[in-house]
Amino acid sequence: MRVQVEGGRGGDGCIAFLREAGRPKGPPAGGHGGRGGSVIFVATGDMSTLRGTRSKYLAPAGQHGQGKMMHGRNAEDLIVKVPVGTVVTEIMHEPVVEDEDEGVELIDSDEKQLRFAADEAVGRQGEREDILERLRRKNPDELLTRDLLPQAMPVTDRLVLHFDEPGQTHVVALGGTGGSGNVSFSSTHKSPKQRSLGRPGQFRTLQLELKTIADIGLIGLPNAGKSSLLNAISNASSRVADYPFTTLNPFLGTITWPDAARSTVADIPGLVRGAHRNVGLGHDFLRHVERSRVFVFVVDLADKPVDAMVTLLQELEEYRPGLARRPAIVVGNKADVVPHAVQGLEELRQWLATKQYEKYWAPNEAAPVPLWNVVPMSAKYKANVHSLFVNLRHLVDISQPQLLQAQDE
Ligand SMILES: Nc1nc2c(ncn2[C@@H]2O[C@H](COP(=O)(O)OP(=O)(O)OP(=O)(O)O)[C@@H](O)[C@H]2O)c(=O)[nH]1
Ligand SMILES: [Mg+2]
Repeated sequence: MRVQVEGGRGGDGCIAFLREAGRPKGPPAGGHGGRGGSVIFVATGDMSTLRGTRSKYLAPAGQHGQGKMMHGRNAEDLIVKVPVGTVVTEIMHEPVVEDEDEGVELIDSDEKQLRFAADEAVGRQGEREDILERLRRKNPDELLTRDLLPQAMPVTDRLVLHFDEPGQTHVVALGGTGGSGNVSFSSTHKSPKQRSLGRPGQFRTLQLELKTIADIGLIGLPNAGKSSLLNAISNASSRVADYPFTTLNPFLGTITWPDAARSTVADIPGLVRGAHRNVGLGHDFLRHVERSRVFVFVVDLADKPVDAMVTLLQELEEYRPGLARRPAIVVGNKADVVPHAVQGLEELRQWLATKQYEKYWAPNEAAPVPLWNVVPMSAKYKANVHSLFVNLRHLVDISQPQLLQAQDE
């Protein structure tokens, strides 16, 4: 998603003089403007998508300087939370011409002041003489930002930031510096009518992307055989044991397809009823689920596979409506456990064939209800793995990220 960020303007410097009895004008006493706030991104584990991110963030402006030597207060920074896994890249844009009433204001016009302004305005030496020349030809009263500040953000390096750990922080748009009050100009003048205005904050257009954790996410109740499945189909060796919650963190494996293409597979900890209310390690799991493009539902054929599917779908949908509509395939695991598995497979097939899962989804007129294939297999004995490969590869190929995004909306 595209986001514009802008640092707050610096406060303007002030022109003021001390009022003293018997003197029409005391010494200059205009305070400086405060610094504008910066926009700062911080990574958080509490968010799992970029939904809720606004399209524009403007940090507050610094306070203007005031008389009696009062300097303006610096503005607070604007802290914006982004989910862990966010990658921020800057989109370069054309220089912007500022409004006429902005920029450095010159009231006295001596050469020195011009140089000062030009130096400030131009980072690059080459353009300095040009600008000075233009400044000299102009009536100082008309000097405008346009002349002084070619508003091109100095074309620095394109920003590319990775937010991989919770708490990681980057400034994405600096606040503008505050202007100087006329106290600053008293070395050259007794009663300076000069000040400078606050600088605009940095402005950037950013592209925010959330890295997917994996192409394929394995989703199932505890003990369904997800880790065994990952080990059977990928290069991974995820821990397998005969008790629930063996896997507590997502574990990644890579499938290398016959054409050398690769897909990443995440073994996600088991979901339980109530996960969406954070039962078990609910939200931790669901967050990872959300970052997989394609789902493989893994159910134990010998242990009420239809009930398991209902639980999984309900949990996904209650956590985030539409989530269960991602492209998916159903693995009926433990097919070797006869005779229970045979009956379980029959029930599961029946349930899938009638597309009853649709009622657990958030309604979406636009997206047709796909037919979910079921692949019976045994992860433990690596039986029928080939059939899963064929079905899964097809699913991965048709699930491009753009399509998914459209579907989620
Ligand atoms: N008979 C049989 N047992 C299996 C099969 N696949 C897995 N198991 C067994 O089921 C138990 C759980 O397997 P895991 O792969 O650890 O299951 P999991 O879904 O990763 O479990 P959690 O990480 O606890 O959620 C282990 O004892 C496995 O050996 C299978 O195809 N057939
Ligand atoms: Mg496991």
